[in-house]
Amino acid sequence: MSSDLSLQPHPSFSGRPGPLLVVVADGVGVAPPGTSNAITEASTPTLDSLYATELYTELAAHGPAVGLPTDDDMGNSEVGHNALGAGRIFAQGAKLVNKAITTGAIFESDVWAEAIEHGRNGTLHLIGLHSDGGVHSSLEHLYALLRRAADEGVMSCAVHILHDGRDVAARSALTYIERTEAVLAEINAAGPNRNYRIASGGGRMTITMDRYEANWKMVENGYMCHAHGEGPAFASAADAVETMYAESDAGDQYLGRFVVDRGAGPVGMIHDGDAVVFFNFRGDRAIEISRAFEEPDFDVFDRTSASGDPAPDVFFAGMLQYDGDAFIPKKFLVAPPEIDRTMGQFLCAEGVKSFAISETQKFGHVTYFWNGNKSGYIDEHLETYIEIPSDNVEFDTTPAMKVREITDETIDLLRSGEYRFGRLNFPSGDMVGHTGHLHATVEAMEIIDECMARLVEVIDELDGVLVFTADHGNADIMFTVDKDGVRHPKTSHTLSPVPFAIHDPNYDGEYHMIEAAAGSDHGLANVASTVFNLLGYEAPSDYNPSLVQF
Ligand SMILES: O=C(O)[C@H](O)COP(=O)(O)O
Ligand SMILES: [Mn+2]
Ligand SMILES: [Mn+2]
Repeated sequence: MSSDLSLQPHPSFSGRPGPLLVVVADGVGVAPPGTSNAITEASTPTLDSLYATELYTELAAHGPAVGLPTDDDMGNSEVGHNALGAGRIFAQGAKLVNKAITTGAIFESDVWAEAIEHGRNGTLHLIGLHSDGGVHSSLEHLYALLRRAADEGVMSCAVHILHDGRDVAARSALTYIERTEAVLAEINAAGPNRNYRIASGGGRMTITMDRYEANWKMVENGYMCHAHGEGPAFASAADAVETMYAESDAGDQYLGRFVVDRGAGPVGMIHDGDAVVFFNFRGDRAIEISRAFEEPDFDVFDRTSASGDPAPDVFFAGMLQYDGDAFIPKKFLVAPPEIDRTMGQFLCAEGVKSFAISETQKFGHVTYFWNGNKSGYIDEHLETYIEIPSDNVEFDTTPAMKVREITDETIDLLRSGEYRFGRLNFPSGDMVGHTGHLHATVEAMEIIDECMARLVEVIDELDGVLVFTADHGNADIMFTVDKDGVRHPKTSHTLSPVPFAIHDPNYDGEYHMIEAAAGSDHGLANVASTVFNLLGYEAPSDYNPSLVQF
């Protein structure tokens, strides 16, 4: 496809005088009303009115519509924002790794060969999110790497597991541990002198998987645990989880770190010369730990152990390259999707000034993910990116998060008259939704609604256009009920469609929404063309079609 980034004016619509703002309400899907739906349980007069007009539809935000392998794959922020910002569907990490494993291409790479070489002479360490959530990682990928390493003669392999409980059931870690222990036992039984074991781990929201530099301490605690064996010792991973379950009612994502030690010291510390493979395919929560392992001059925290051991000098590789701008990590097993010709590139080539804003937890969603997993500005002179610092708290205690501050700042940006296009992410439907606390999520939705009322008012005043949508569901199903009537909090995303509403105060019937009904096959990748049209441009010809017809 051509690399031409020029946009043609729309033949019949030149846009409105004021700015166009896209609001992405993270995790705000559309599901039937009911006591488990935090959105319909909340009082949301502004959203209700946005959803009630003819310029409203619903969009697919999961499965193949966003480049995921199957219809059972829930959407997530990465694939959702990639589709919003790039206007086309790209085969995403999960799918690319599946394919590389099926074809065997992953094992023909030089990086794999080097990892095996280091593993044969020392230990191969595999670190990553330990679940079948399919958002950041896959157990099937882990097992394929383990089996192949054994076939290629690696005798010592240490798995460092991050409990999930956020993309899967809140307390499901033991199921996954049992599955992995069975695979490790099978590998150990199949050849002499093999030592495949789980070595360390902890909850994904306490160690290793921080994102957007919100809390480096998490990464430090994870690094010290995986590399130096620091943390409470248990005879097995299951023992660690069972003990922690008995101590509190925390879900897996919040469990503390552990090290496996059967009496002779940690079973899988990381030493000079070892190979470390981070097996997550999604980048946001993989970048910081990659840097800690691969940067020779890493200085965010001191990697020396409590007993004075320096950082091990290892061969490090990621499942994918997580940041295509900063080239993190340098070595990776599978090439990431090549998300090119993004909406931001077109707008910059056209000289359109724009802004992107959120708080830390979602800042990279509207910048890095939106721009096709590239972390920097496309054009610093035309773009303004604003990050409101997030608090490091459990978000059910602060359901407002920084939604009001994001709104205040957005209003200033809109009123400045500088920008023709802006995008923001409201984090709380998702971040509070992930805690599984219904009442906190209802409150989060009411605050979003209050802020939407303010944004609508400003868009009216400026004769602009507001687009309201989401990247995937989450707050729309907060618990499930089993056959015995017992409620189980649902901390993960949903398969629900997402809302897509246009608020255009100057609307005079110049266009209409295509198939303004639920169940259409339109998805998030149709939003970019729509935005181009509403700005007065024709959409690039290879983009998924616009949702409005003139
Ligand atoms: O990383 C996370 O917090 C969850 O796995 C997915 O949530 P997100 O896709 O909304 O970021
Ligand atoms: Mn999201
Ligand atoms: Mn989420």
